[in-house]
Amino acid sequence: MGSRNSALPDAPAATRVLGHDDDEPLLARLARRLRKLRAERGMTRRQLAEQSGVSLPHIARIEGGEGNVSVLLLDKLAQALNCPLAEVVADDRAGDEIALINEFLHRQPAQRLGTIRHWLVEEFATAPEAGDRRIALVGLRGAGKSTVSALLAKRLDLPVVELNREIEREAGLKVHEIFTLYGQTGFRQFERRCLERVLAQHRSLVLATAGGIVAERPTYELLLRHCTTVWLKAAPEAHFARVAGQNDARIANQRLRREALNNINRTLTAREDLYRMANLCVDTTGLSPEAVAREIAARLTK
Ligand SMILES: Nc1ncnc2c1ncn2[C@@H]1O[C@H](COP(=O)(O)OP(=O)(O)O)[C@@H](O)[C@H]1O
Ligand SMILES: O=C(O)C1=C[C@@H](OP(=O)(O)O)[C@@H](O)[C@H](O)C1
Ligand SMILES: [Mg+2]
Repeated sequence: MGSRNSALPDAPAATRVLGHDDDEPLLARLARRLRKLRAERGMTRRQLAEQSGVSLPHIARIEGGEGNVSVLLLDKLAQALNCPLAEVVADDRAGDEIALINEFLHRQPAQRLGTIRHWLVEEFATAPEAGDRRIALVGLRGAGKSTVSALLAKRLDLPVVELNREIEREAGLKVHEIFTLYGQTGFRQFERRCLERVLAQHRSLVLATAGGIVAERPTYELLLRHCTTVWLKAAPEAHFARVAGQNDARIANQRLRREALNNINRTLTAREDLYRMANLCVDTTGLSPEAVAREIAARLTK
């Protein structure tokens, strides 16, 4: 195990990554939200109790920050307030505007949302400076991110960065050691921090991301905003065969192999819509890594 040269990222960054707001404990937030939603509707506690079927003392406890309610009870309150359950515990510090924008977006057809996101980024995100060229490869383990990024970087005469190596350097640990010691959560915090640093350091590069980067919304949003992203797509069997070819100890016997293939199937299915958000998709089936790099370079100049 390597020596640690850095502590875990600071709490605020960590909680941002997790989408949690540790500044305000959940029950206190629930209390504040409930009081606000009720007041906005001009409802008394008694009225809310009558409409929801939740007892008055119980509502008083919740609004006092002491009621650790069940999900079903929360749903009763949300129904009486005529708002989505998630709103009752929402982090509303961004204010009412974001709630209305959310509402508007929810009303749009799903297939239009990608276009809306692109418009928003183009209109409001800081425009890339002239000459900036950040290309990031995404995809599941075995997609070819590491192999192809090196070939593509050579082809385009750009530096190549492997995010997993940056994370290892920052943590002073190997990826699997970070998972063992800090869990998925800790790894994702390092990942976020390293991505921020890499983006700040490189205006042009080819970046091999870590396979799960798409699962962490704030991190993936950052990546999509700053890079031309390329999804290296492959069938689950191809992912499996390639990872197996790397002699991974985790698939050393028949049972582990079956589990690994199931895991690949499950993860790929769950992440497919996220990988699809990348700017380009290259189906790597039947293509050599060199051919994949050539294809990406050709598509980037189109
Ligand atoms: N298009 C491809 N066709 C066949 N094998 C590939 C292809 N891309 C990568 N490989 C091989 O698959 C393995 C995993 O590739 P790697 O670049 O490490 O993937 P990732 O970084 O996405 O996990 C390596 O042994 C690599 O040589
Ligand atoms: O898919 C994932 O969740 C992960 C993929 C790995 O990266 P590679 O895809 O580069 O192997 C590594 O970051 C970590 O084990 C988590
Ligand atoms: Mg890799």
